[in-house]
Amino acid sequence: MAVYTELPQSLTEVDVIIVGGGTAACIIASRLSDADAELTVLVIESGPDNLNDPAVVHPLLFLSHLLPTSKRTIFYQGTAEAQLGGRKLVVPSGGSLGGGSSINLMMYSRAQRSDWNDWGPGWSAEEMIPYLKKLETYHGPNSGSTHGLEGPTLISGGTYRAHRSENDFIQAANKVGYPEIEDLQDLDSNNGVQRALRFIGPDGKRQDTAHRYLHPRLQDGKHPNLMVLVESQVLRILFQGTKASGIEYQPNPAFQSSGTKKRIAAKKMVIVSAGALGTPLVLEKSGVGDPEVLKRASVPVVAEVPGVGKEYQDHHLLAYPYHTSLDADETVDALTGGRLDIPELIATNASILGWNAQDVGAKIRPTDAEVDALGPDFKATWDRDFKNNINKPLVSMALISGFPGDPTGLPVGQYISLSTFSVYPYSRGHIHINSTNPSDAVDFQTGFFLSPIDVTKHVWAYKTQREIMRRMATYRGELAVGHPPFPPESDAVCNKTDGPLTNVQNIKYTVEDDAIIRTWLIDNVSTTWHSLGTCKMAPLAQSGVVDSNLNVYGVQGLKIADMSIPPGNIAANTANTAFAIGERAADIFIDELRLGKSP
Ligand SMILES: Cc1cc2nc3c(=O)[nH]c(=O)nc-3n(C[C@H](O)[C@H](O)[C@H](O)COP(=O)(O)OP(=O)(O)OC[C@H]3O[C@@H](n4cnc5c(N)ncnc54)[C@H](O)[C@@H]3O)c2cc1C
Repeated sequence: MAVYTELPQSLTEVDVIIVGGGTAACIIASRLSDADAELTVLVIESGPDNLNDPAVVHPLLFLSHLLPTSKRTIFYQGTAEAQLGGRKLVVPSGGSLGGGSSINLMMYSRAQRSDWNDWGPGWSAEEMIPYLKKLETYHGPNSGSTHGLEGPTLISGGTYRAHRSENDFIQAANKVGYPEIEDLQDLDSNNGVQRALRFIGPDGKRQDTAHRYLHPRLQDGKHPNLMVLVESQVLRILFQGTKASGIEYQPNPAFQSSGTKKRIAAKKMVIVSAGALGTPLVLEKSGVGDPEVLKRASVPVVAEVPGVGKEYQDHHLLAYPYHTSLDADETVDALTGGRLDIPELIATNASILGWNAQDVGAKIRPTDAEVDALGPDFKATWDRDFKNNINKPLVSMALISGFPGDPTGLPVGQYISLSTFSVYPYSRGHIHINSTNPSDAVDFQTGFFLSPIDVTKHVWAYKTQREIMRRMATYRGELAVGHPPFPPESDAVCNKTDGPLTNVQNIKYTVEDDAIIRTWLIDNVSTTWHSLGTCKMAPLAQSGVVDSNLNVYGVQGLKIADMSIPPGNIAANTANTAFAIGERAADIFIDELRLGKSP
């Protein structure tokens, strides 16, 4: 079936409607349409189609999706946050077919065993491993264990690596106490670094769920039951009493000249999969949420579910740039600086196109001495939540081959950066509607750093990453604009060097230096694009929104399946978990619709 921008007038009802055509949604739609040729499935996506778009297909072009002009990204605008000095953060999220999987940075990282074991019945690590295997064909090391060998998503190193900095970083991390681990994504390994694998096939193409699941079925002539409507915003779910009966939508004015609101009925099920920032907004506009929020937006209550939009989480990101002795073909600075001919790269199918510029990933924990040095409050938290749970890292890192942002104004050069994010933040934010108008501002607070413990984690992360980088042979000093402004007399002051450091000793930070780091962190923390937890799977009384079969409390025929459901955070970039949610959710729905098993 084709991808529509406007549905045929004759189509007034289907069996299943999926709200949002993102990462999890493309998997669910595909598996449902396989399970029963008679079951009609309609996906409604607010953004455009993505079929064969070079900016999607070629991994190297991922940065284009972060530009404010991107039409494939939704930029959720936050409100001023006092704990961040009044800053208003913007959190980008997937905004086309394939959702986040079509625009993300393609790092392959999986939740830890203990993360899954904290979820509801049916979602433990042992129960999820079949789905983790089902989604992938794994081309990395240690392929026999928890990895799959026959799934649609190809996981490999892609077609390009900057071997010198990769090896250099790994030997430096080893010196600081973090060994190379062959497979850090086996659910059990921890406290080391890994040569990165990615959602990139051995042929260098991005592995988004639209291209790996949905498009092949739309084109094979065997799935007339699968329909996709793009460039159309779902405004609300319709109910007959408390049973979901369809949806109301309108053409997205960003892509189509304004059209009228339309409705389509769902005979069997409505599945909301609009992402952790989109899903709670759809629910609230439909009358499912906290009565106070609904009242403020003049929405009649269908079901009182106070947890909707409530426990927003992300991973707090800081990335630190360094001068290097690397060559131009070992970083992406020539690309971001506009010095590469992209059409020429595409015309020649250059191998660098199959690179995401992140060659090493890490999951790390502090030593006992480092925990003690972070003070009694941090130590009490560590002893309670981490010390005996050796499966849980404190921080994740990725080596970025280039300056991590807009390089305008920087001297032309080759930079390298280390990104750090804390994987189990204690801070929580929220996202709610102010009105039912999709173009009105929303009430969005990230909550980043509301917990001072989350700031302390990043003080440790800052010092640790810097000690690793100072031990790299290609290190040539800190790029000062991306570091705390230490005074000249401080041991920590940023310096540019002519060669590698020798006989490297750890920097000694003063109390004043620590205060400078904390202030700098607060002024610079930003999103890791790992939004989750806004409609969590938990009992209603614990701010839960769905049960373990993904039923929304208080209504019937309404499901949620995306990154809004995780009840707790995960020590990983979040795409793999979104894929696994899609696979698991599809099986739940197939069982419930009595369609037999998906192939
Ligand atoms: C810039 C960026 C970089 C990232 N990098 C990585 C990485 O390197 N590795 C990794 O593992 N993870 C990464 N992630 C995170 C990962 O991609 C996401 O966690 C995951 O894709 C979320 O999947 P989802 O199914 O929950 O939602 P999404 O994939 O975001 O899908 C939601 C879809 O719903 C649509 N939608 C929203 N509202 C409506 C509405 N009202 N009507 C119709 N449609 C609607 C959206 O347009 C979107 O397509 C990154 C994310 C981003 C944004």
